[in-house]
Amino acid sequence: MDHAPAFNTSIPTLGSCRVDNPLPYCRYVDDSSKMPLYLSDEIIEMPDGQNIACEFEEAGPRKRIYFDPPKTKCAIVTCGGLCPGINDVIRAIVMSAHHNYHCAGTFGIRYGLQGFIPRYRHEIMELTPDSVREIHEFGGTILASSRGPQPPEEVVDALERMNISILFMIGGDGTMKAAQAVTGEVLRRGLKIAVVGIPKTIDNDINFVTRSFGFDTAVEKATEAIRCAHIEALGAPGGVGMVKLMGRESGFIAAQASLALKEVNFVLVPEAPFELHGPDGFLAQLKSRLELRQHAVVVVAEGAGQELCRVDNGHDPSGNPILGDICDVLRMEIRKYFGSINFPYNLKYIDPSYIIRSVPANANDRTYCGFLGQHAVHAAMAGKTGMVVSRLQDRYLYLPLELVTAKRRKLNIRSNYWRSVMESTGQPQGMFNCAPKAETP
Ligand SMILES: Nc1ncnc2c1ncn2[C@@H]1O[C@H](COP(=O)(O)OP(=O)(O)OP(=O)(O)O)[C@@H](O)[C@H]1O
Ligand SMILES: O=P(O)(O)OC[C@H]1O[C@](O)(CO)[C@@H](O)[C@@H]1O
Ligand SMILES: [Mg+2]
Repeated sequence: MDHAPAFNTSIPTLGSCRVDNPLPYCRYVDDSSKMPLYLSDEIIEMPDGQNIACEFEEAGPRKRIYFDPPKTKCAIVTCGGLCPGINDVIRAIVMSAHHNYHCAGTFGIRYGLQGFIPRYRHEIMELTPDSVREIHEFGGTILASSRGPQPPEEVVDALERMNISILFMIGGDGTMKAAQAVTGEVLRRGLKIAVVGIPKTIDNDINFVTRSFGFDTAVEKATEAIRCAHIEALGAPGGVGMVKLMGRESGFIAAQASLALKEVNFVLVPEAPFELHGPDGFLAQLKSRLELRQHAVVVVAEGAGQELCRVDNGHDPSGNPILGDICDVLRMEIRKYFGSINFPYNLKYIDPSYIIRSVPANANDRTYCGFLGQHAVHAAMAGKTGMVVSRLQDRYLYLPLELVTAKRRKLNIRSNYWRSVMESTGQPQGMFNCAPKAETP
């Protein structure tokens, strides 16, 4: 075991807690209750085989809280792409703030950060137990979302105007950075507003979150497409079933779905650049596979092989790269290569696209989202701020925002997890260029 690295895991607070927690019964968690965890190379990148010991603040209700519930108004905003389970988190926050803490009210900000800015004229939604009762049955977010920057000063102006004490921000890595900016502005003005993030993304690319909510559902949905691709591949001579899955800069969905369905023969992810040509390249290896078994299943994360696309599509309003279509390139190269050697094949292409993320959450994610929402309320009522609720190795924890925003989480292609993926597909290692791609800051 190595010594704990210099991670700052302490959570900022707004001040001392002087109000008794109104929860009727519970096991209160003390602020000093730290969860010692051994972080493996699946959580953070580090040299082979090392584990790192770290201590994190345990999530849960505190005996004394900072905010006086009848004077406390909350707001919820959802930003970035859709993800299964957002409505479950919204519901859990509203129910907990109302039934457990008897807060003065919870308000929904429409269309992401835009909802704070007056010129967009988006209405504020009042969220009550009645209005959120059935929302978990639906995918998406009842508040709707958006991308694109909005000045943190204007966001905090809106919070002041609305007399909000607690802001819950549900979103991905970008949203967590926005939460950091809002926290900074609140601090600069000396306001007593808690900002609590709940990390959301099907890409599973948030630092220090083992599996973000919605990932499990997205993977489950993705396996349906892979299963169909396999059937199609079996149904024709030289059958190739190719499936493109979301995963902009991290290939977790493709990797996990491939592990779930052992029929996948090639999985391509952004973290492992690969060769197309040459004896070890993807094309020659696909041909060998077809010669051996007459069918093949290829799963491609949308962010894989971007260096082969040779296009610059620019960026979306939030600054995320707009990707080239790697499956277009692969299909064209397969056509050229197999055509040149007169090798018959039959390619069926499936792109489930948004279908994997706009569905309602599965049972696993629903339970997870319920806990996240409740723990977010417990944290905020205790005056914690500039933090996120995370589940790390099945423990619910409070982490400082700066830890989760420090870098984007990526598949560690030197981990045992990735080795298992490779064992499962049996694909030759020679097709990968060994050096992992440079980190995106
Ligand atoms: N560095 C940043 N500082 C402040 N705000 C940011 C930053 N990065 C992103 N944001 C804002 O956060 C919101 C959400 O960001 P983004 O569109 O990147 O989605 P996300 O939260 O990363 O979710 P997804 O995982 O779906 O991409 C946007 O309104 C965006 O402008
Ligand atoms: O919703 P948009 O803007 O089309 O973005 C799509 C991107 O969002 C994600 O679903 C993450 O939320 C990525 O997997 C995907 O590349
Ligand atoms: Mg993002």
